[in-house]
Amino acid sequence: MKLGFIGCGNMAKAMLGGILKNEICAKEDVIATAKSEASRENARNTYGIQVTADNIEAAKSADVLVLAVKPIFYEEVIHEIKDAVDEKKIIISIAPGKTLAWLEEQFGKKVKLVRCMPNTPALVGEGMTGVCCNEEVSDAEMQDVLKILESCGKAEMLPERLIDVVVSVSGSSPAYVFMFIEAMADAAVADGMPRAQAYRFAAQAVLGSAKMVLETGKHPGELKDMVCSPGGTTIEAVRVLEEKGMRSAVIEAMKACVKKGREM
Ligand SMILES: NC(=O)C1=CN([C@@H]2O[C@H](COP(=O)(O)OP(=O)(O)OC[C@H]3O[C@@H](n4cnc5c(N)ncnc54)[C@H](O)[C@@H]3O)[C@@H](O)[C@H]2O)C=CC1
Ligand SMILES: O=C(O)[C@@H]1CCC=N1
Repeated sequence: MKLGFIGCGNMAKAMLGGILKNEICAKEDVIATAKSEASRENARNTYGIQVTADNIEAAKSADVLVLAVKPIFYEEVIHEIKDAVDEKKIIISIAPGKTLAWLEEQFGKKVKLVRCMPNTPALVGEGMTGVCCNEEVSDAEMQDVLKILESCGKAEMLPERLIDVVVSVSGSSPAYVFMFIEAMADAAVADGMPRAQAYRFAAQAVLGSAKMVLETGKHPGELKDMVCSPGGTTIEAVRVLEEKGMRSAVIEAMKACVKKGREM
């Protein structure tokens, strides 16, 4: 299978890490396009893949093509490559807001389309991707696509109406988690811990907590209660987080995220 990326920025590189490490494709069978010579040089040297400035060349040579440019460039890129895309190629969209119906309309013909929402933890093999596809994609082809996405972490098929929710709960959420880690580290620094050590402690606590949710199957509230000793330190912190509206801030932020995705 020949895999192509139109655009080689943050998300393409995060996905490439998992795909090449797990030998889903040989590096010689991956082609990526980038606008600047510096980006092409970087992708060539880091991954050993083929690089080009020519989107049409990449579209022609790839069996599976990931559109890894920002949503505002989707229309321009699709119009540029659509004549190079035949009924056998699989197009993977990773942009928020670009529905299967919109993508079909841009191509102006029957094309195999997969719409998914990955996230940057793909870079370390811990990505989470929500996926759906149009009727042109067969079950066997979808299995091949899932193999690509699962090389970057986990992937789940879901109805298209939930992709906007995936944008918020896993596509964008690494940013909120990084903010949380940064804030915890800032507090630890304020109380005297060296900064590098503070990031290690905060990040490992988040990693371990996430693993507990996934591996114990216990309700997050029960896991929280297990940390809160009566009259202890944690419940004091929980009291202040509730007072400052932490849950409400997260919920409102995520609702704004979903709304923005639906408008794109
Ligand atoms: N960064 C993230 O955490 C996530 C991003 N996405 C989606 O992935 C897509 C890519 O996002 P990022 O990698 O973050 O953006 P980015 O800006 O890091 O990378 C996009 C790359 O495309 C290149 N590009 C722009 N126009 C081009 C053209 N006409 N032909 C070829 N290359 C072109 C840019 O020079 C840039 O290197 C977006 O649609 C974004 O919404 C989805 C999930 C998570
Ligand atoms: O911020 C964005 O628009 C993209 C989509 C999900 C993560 N980054």
